[in-house]
Amino acid sequence: MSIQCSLTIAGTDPSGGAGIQADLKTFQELKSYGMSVVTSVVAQNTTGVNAVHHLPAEMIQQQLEAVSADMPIDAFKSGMIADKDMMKVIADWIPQISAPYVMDPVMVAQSGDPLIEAESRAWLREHLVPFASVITPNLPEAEDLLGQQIETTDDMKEAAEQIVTKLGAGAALVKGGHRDGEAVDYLFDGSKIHSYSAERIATNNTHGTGCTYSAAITAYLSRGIDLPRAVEKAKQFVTAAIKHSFDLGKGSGPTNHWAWKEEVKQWKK
Ligand SMILES: Nc1ncnc2c1ncn2[C@@H]1O[C@H](COP(=O)(O)OP(=O)(O)O)[C@@H](O)[C@H]1O
Ligand SMILES: Cc1ncc(COP(=O)(O)O)c(N)n1
Repeated sequence: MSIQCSLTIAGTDPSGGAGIQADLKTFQELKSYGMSVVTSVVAQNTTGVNAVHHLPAEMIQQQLEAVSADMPIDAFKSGMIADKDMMKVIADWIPQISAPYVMDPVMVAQSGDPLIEAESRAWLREHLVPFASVITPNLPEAEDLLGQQIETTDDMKEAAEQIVTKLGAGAALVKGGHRDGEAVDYLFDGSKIHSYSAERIATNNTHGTGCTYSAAITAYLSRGIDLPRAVEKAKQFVTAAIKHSFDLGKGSGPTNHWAWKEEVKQWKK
């Protein structure tokens, strides 16, 4: 039996809805063997971030080396990378790995708490973004990357194109979770725009949606599925996870990583 492996490089969420925890749950659901490198330990829950402890860059480097010296990596993703020193060790490590790289340019938690140092954003844009096979910004992140406002769906498509042509990412998926109306996302894959749309679900339980979506894309890519199809399947996965999300915690609740199985059962009935 051949096994595909996915790696996440990200921060933690002890409440289990976002970060490394969301990524590993998603990899497991989508039958990709899950591995993780921790960047920062984050004391957070559904209501917000209480404290953050950044691991030394040297320790992140050691984890990257330990996993890649021994294990196959068929696709990898990054989430929270808080500072320039961490970004540098990741940028030095990436060229040894010949696997698709999904970058979720995490900047703030759903609660509004910042997860990356403001002064490190330019470094991320200039030195890490060009390594990404695909980058998955939400609207505020895409605005930050390009330094321009994004309001209409035409602006979103243009932003996806510009992130590829100006910033050098292989592909860009601009997500519309932060707009009213349909939940529509646009992928520019270097040659054309693909759109992915789902009805907006009336819920506040969206803690970890971005992490879950990018982890699902990573898992599908690890299995050799091409990017437009991987995004299509990941969109179905995250929509089901939001639709069947949990009223857990006192804030923005977590999504349901096993929901897609329930949906598949419904379709088969
Ligand atoms: N209420 C919702 N109903 C349906 N889909 C949603 C909803 N909120 C977000 N999404 C979708 O979830 C995915 C994550 O998007 P987004 O919330 O923009 O990312 P992030 O978590 O990085 O801020 C996207 O596919 C987006 O369209
Ligand atoms: C460690 C970590 N990484 C990322 C997020 C963003 O999560 P969301 O998908 O809710 O924006 C988070 N809250 N914590």
